[in-house]
Amino acid sequence: MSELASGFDLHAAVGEPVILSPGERALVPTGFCLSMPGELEAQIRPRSGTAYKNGITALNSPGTIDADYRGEVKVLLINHGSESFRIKRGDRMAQMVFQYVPDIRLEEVEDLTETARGAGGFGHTGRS
Ligand SMILES: O=c1ccn([C@H]2C[C@H](O)[C@@H](COP(=O)(O)OP(=O)(O)OP(=O)(O)O)O2)c(=O)[nH]1
Ligand SMILES: [Mg+2]
Repeated sequence: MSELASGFDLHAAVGEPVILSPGERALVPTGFCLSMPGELEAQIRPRSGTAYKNGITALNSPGTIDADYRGEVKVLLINHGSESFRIKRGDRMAQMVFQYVPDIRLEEVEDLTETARGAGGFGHTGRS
């Protein structure tokens, strides 16, 4: 809704309102399909306002819209809040952000380059 927003708001294209009970999920249609250049993807992300106020988020966040997908874009919402949430036609329920995807070709190798971190992870740094 603002000039420099990175996300395009996604509106629910539902006939009847969708009621999400606490813990429930639903695949909500947006009413559009799209095509884009092959070096792009689109990500479906939650809106922080509805996440904060109502506990509504995208279960598979960030959802991935592949550049070769031609079906309807849908949003997989889940209610992590404690009250039922109602989504009616036209409600903004998530946002879509476009990203460049590098052209990566994976190769199988015998050895990896060495680093100071090595295989350390999952809270490995900062320990004395
Ligand atoms: O939030 C989402 C996620 C995905 N999709 C559509 C577009 C995407 O290109 C396709 C496949 O999504 P994904 O790769 O996440 O699902 P999958 O379970 O791996 O299915 P597939 O085997 O079809 O790739 O479904 C949506 O409309 N909304
Ligand atoms: Mg897939």
